[in-house]
Amino acid sequence: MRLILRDDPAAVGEYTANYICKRINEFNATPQRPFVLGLPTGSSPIPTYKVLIRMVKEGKLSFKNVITFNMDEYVGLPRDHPESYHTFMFREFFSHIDIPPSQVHLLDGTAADLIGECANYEALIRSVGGIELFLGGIGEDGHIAFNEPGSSLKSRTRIKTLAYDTILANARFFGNDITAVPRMALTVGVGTVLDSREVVVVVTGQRKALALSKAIEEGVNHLWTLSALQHHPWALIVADGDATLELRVKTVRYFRSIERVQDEVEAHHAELRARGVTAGVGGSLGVAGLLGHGSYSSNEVQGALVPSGLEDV
Ligand SMILES: N[C@@H]1[C@@H](O)[C@H](O)[C@@H](COP(=O)(O)O)O[C@@H]1O
Repeated sequence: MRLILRDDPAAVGEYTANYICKRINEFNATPQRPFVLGLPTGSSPIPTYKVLIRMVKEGKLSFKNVITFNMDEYVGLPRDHPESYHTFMFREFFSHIDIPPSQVHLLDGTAADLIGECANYEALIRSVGGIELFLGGIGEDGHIAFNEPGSSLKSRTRIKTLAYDTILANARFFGNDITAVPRMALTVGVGTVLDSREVVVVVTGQRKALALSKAIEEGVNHLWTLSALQHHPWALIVADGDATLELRVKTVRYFRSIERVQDEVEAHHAELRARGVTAGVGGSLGVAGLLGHGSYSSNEVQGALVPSGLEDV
């Protein structure tokens, strides 16, 4: 797992959007081979959505060949309800980008057969080859999607009863009327998230600080479902300063140092490329593995570029 630290939510959004943009552009998606992106709701991803929208408007990014699957939806809220996740996603994101609406998928919390709806969602994800990158946020209790504490870490898309703390936290979107907040939701499972090839989670604000420390400084625990990411081969958390308040200084320094070394590797890489050094497979990888999948890492030992097979996650 990697932890990227930025000062504030805007900087987290900038980093995360750039990261997603790079992934989508590198993928070279086509109608036959679309990029499959998992998406969250909540206030945490909004800065990321804003930057992605800007990138589309500037012509740096297109969602024409992207298929999306949202993480969750309230049970019982019609799609056009102002607080449904369907409404949220179109208001905050989909209406502002070039994605064809037919490529957008959200669970239907009003389906007559909710169990069937969840099974179909899983089948649909499988039918498009699985999710390439799942972007997520977390709740204060460390839930990812609506996988509340105690969720099976192998769970699939299903109906979930919301924790009382989550109902309280989300009451702000329902005029602070706790009784108006739905008690149940449909959500992708922890297993569904873990099956995606890459997971990126944004964590901002002091309210999330305890959850972040539980998820990355302690063991895997169903009471903090984000901690399941420790089992994912390619997970990235992007957090702001406030979200680090419960982390040990040592943890923060460690992840900062990893990023610093990565920057050095990238600078070295750029220098080698400028000198016309071409990629070749070396023996010892030196500091290889600090760059993203499919990119090249510099081999300090041989002074040559080597394809990065290792990942520092
Ligand atoms: N189901 C959603 C989660 O997917 C989201 O991560 C969480 C945090 O929301 P916020 O980012 O507004 O704190 O809210 C809800 O519980």
